[in-house]
Amino acid sequence: MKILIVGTGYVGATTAMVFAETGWQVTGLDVDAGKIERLKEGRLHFHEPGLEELIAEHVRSGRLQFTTDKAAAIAGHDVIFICVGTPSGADGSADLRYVRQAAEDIARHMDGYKLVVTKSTVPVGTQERIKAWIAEAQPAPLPFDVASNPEFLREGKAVEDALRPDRIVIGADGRRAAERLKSLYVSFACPQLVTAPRTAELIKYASNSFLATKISFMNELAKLCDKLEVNVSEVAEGMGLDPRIGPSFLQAGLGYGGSCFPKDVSELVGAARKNDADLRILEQVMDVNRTQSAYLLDKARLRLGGFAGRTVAVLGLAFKPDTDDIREAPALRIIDRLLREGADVRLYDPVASLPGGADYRAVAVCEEAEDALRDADAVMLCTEWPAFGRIDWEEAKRLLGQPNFFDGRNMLDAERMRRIGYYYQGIGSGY
Ligand SMILES: NC(=O)c1ccc[n+]([C@@H]2O[C@H](COP(=O)([O-])OP(=O)(O)OC[C@H]3O[C@@H](n4cnc5c(N)ncnc54)[C@H](O)[C@@H]3O)[C@@H](O)[C@H]2O)c1
Ligand SMILES: O=c1ccn([C@@H]2O[C@H](COP(=O)(O)OP(=O)(O)O[C@H]3O[C@H](CO)[C@@H](O)[C@H](O)[C@H]3O)[C@@H](O)[C@H]2O)c(=O)[nH]1
Repeated sequence: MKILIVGTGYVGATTAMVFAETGWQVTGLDVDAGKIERLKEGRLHFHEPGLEELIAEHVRSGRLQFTTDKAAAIAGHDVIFICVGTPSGADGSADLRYVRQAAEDIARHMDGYKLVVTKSTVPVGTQERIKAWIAEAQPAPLPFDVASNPEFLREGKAVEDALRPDRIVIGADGRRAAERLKSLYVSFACPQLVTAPRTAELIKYASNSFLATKISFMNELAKLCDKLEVNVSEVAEGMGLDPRIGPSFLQAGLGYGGSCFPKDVSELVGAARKNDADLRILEQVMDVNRTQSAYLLDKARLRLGGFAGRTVAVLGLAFKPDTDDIREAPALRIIDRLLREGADVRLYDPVASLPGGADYRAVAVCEEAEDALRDADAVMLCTEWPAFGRIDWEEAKRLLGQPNFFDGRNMLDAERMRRIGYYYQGIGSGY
């Protein structure tokens, strides 16, 4: 079987690598000629540790190819993975226009049986809609199946997550699709769940929403910790020792960002409302997340007596470490607010850049963390890049105008920072 990947963003590029790595002949197709040109040279258009090397290796060996030629690509492949974006529309629900476009492209150019597999995160019922879109757009009826195979990789850990997943979920409405899809994953040792497409689609949203719930729970608890003078990180450590709770996703901070949690929680809440079902818990999860960055800003504003005329060093822009992705990054909210309240913002991130345009022209983007710290009245740490943990903070204190530190990721040791002379506040770091 030859595999076509439609859409070569985070998920598409990683999926292409995974199938090439497991021995399949793979082609990546994208409408963005710039991305395809880079990929053809084995270069990646985003930052993802370890991925570029593997892609380059498979491009060199000829196992992995890239193209913008839809007609030839679709006609020449048996299995087609849809990996296009499903961003939030104006009403917060998933915008399926790219999925529909991909389905109609497939319909127009197919030359025989195709197994179409959706890896994009799509609402319950989308598999049936894709079937209808393909059937309607076909010039002449040709056989096909549509299956759902949600992706669970995390940015920054995409290679590890995709090559060694915890589980593979296959949503198929017939044996032909299920067996073919399973045969692509024979070399994977993890549990594989074969279920109905609607179930597979919901597993993806429920998983992300549950993880987001853990985060918002800890963020609410962190505020109580501040009042009770208890360190939330230690509480999380103690909670996480219970295997029923588990240690992951208990880190309080500036809230969840990225291209997945915010849009997926919002879609699920919308789906519940449309179906007259209550998902009030998730509405609260969203609400807590929306206001989380304001919590740290309030602490800093109080300490500085307002931001007007103050210099604030913002460390970290990406929504999490090991990525250059700034979609829904809490740092952006913080910077917006600081600018609006008249602060001079000095920003450092090891890989991520601000969006172009006029909005952020006033921000001084620094080449080194130390440049951002120089003469600052406060530091706001927004992304827990490991490099920030390696800074000699005792030494760095000399660079600052005032040693005020607001740690939005509870990354540094609160007690030590206070001992070496900082006014240090985290999110639930004790007081
Ligand atoms: N980013 C993640 O970590 C992650 C993880 C799991 C699931 N997902 C889901 O996977 C999907 C893709 O996410 P992403 O972050 O890779 O998106 P992305 O925006 O990085 O990439 C999507 C790509 O699809 C291309 N595209 C759009 N329409 C096309 C068409 N008709 N034909 C060919 N190419 C087309 C775009 O040019 C773009 O390169 C989303 O539904 C997302 O929710 C993302
Ligand atoms: O304890 C935690 C863990 C995470 N986060 C934040 O949550 C967001 C999401 O982090 P993470 O889940 O690691 O990154 P993503 O790449 O967005 O991955 C999520 O979204 C993907 C897209 O759907 C899924 O495939 C993954 O399984 C799911 O973890 C980031 O802003 C993190 O800073 C916290 O605040 N506290």
